[in-house]
Amino acid sequence: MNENLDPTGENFSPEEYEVERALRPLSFDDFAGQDQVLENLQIFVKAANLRGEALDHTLFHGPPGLGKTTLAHILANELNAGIKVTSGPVLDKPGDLAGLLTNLEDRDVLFIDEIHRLSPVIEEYLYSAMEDFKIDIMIETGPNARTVQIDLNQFTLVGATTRSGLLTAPMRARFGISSRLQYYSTELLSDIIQRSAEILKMPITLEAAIEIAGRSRGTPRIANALLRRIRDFAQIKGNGKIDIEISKFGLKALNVDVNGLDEMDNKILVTIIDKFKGGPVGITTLATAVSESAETIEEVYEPFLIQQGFIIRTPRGREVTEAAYKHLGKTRPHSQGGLF
Ligand SMILES: Nc1ncnc2c1ncn2[C@@H]1O[C@H](COP(=O)(O)OP(=O)(O)OP(=O)(O)O)[C@@H](O)[C@H]1O
Ligand SMILES: [Mg+2]
Repeated sequence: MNENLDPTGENFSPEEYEVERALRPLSFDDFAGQDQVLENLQIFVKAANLRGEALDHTLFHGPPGLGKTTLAHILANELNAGIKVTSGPVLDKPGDLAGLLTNLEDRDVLFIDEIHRLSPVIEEYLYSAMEDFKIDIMIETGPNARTVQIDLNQFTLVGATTRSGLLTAPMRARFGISSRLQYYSTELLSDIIQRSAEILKMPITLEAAIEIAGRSRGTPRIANALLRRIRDFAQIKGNGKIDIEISKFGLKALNVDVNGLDEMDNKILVTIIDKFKGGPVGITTLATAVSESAETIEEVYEPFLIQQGFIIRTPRGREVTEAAYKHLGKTRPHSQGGLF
């Protein structure tokens, strides 16, 4: 897959990050979709603001690129509070965490990305901070070493994870608010693309926005990445405007799947069809066959394939649908010796 379209955004160049930042919504009003999640958050934030208290600890989970990090920043903005950002794998010494926590001001947001990757020691340490806003720190060394308890300001821990299944139960239980983000409809993605095009000062037709939206894997990050690439085509090969012709030309040149599926999505479908006769196949067997972890398939890939109607979950495992055969240009073998 073209690395600029990587839904995880991990392969973005520094320039890409700059543009990403410009396109990132800063308030509830700029944020499209996720209506239920947003409606609730708006109420919780309003109530917290009214009482002058910190917002309850909040967990965002769901596939990459759907807006978890964006929402964490929006929460801080809407709370009129500061935000400190870190991530599970980076936080490895309790001392680092203590430093972060003691520097938080009243009602600040501490955003921990990839919160499922915290080490058990750090996680343990976070519990009392989250629950009682207190931590124990070690002072002095040698024979005089002792721990003292210090009070923290009230803060909001916002955690984000693509792998909620890997979160420990005690950790999960400490979040008062937990929201799962969903894939976006083509209509919403087309709104997001039009908003982004406006920020980039790039004229775009509605038809083109819808075409790009339909190939964005239900994911705003991919929609924005595609828009930026098509913008390049429009400026170099087109007339400086994004219309349907240049969009189709660009999407073809970028090798973007008509249904927006990425390489792993297609690999999963092809594998179920070619190696498992269309299924049903158990998740662990499938995972081994495509060399990906079962959790990642379940939490990152499968939800989109199910939502798009390419896969169904049955008690005996995953099965591809007629639509998957059609998408891959394969014909479904007639079941032999069936009952009817
Ligand atoms: N609802 C939205 N409206 C407009 N743009 C959005 C929305 N959600 C996300 N985006 C855009 O998509 C990009 C990716 O979103 P974000 O970084 O918040 O995803 P994420 O869920 O944190 O992904 P990851 O799991 O990879 O960390 C953002 O930079 C933003 O521009
Ligand atoms: Mg993120």
